[in-house]
Amino acid sequence: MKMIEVKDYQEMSKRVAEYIIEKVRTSKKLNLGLATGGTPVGTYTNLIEDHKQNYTSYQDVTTFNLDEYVGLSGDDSNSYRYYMNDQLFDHIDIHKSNTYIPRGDASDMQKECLDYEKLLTEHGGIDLQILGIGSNGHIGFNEPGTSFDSNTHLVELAPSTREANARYFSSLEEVPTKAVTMGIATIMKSKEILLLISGENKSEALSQLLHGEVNESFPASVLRNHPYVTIIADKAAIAAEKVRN
Ligand SMILES: N[C@@H]1[C@@H](O)[C@H](O)[C@@H](COP(=O)(O)O)O[C@@H]1O
Repeated sequence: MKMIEVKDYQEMSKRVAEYIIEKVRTSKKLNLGLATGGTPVGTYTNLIEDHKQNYTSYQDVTTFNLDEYVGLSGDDSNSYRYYMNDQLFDHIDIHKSNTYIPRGDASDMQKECLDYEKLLTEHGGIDLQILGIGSNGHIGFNEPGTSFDSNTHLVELAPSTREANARYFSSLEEVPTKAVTMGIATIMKSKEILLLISGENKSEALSQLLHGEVNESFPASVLRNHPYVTIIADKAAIAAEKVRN
């Protein structure tokens, strides 16, 4: 794993966006894996700005999101489909039909998981996956204890994850208890991974990722087994990490 240190959230967002833009511009066809949460919002804002100013085109890009809440339709403002349309897709020239997110309101969720995994394989897998990290080490919605062999599957969200995401809902009770997520094995099949870590509240996770053991109790640790991972971390996440060690 390579780590790039940046000053702050703004610099992280700019650097990640520049990296994505370069890939979009130089690839004939790109399968881009995308994440939600607060961390990549600044990156998406930078992509939109660049699209407006420099006309970077996303017509040959296909995107695959990591996860979705079970029970929410794409029209629900708390769904990740809504988030992606709002934060990125509605503002660039990507074909909406080339943006894939697991459906949280499918009538047969087991089938939805199998179909999503199959879709990824049929498209030849992800070229570049953008990842955030939960403070308990979750990636996508793969909570501690998830098998490293898992494919796209249904999960029960950890109480700490529901609490962390409650800020987007009007109450904790409204946060869904289940989600559908790419599995650890799915994520590990990506050719390249960019992991974004920002803020002091992620420093413990960063520390564990860099110095802890590789095991299923800390899902992100699996990334140490991947040949091409770059962590982009800001000073706040790193400084607190250094104090601890
Ligand atoms: N499912 C998402 C993850 O994909 C995200 O990386 C993580 C961190 O979120 P944030 O960036 O808001 O800290 O938690 C969420 O629950």
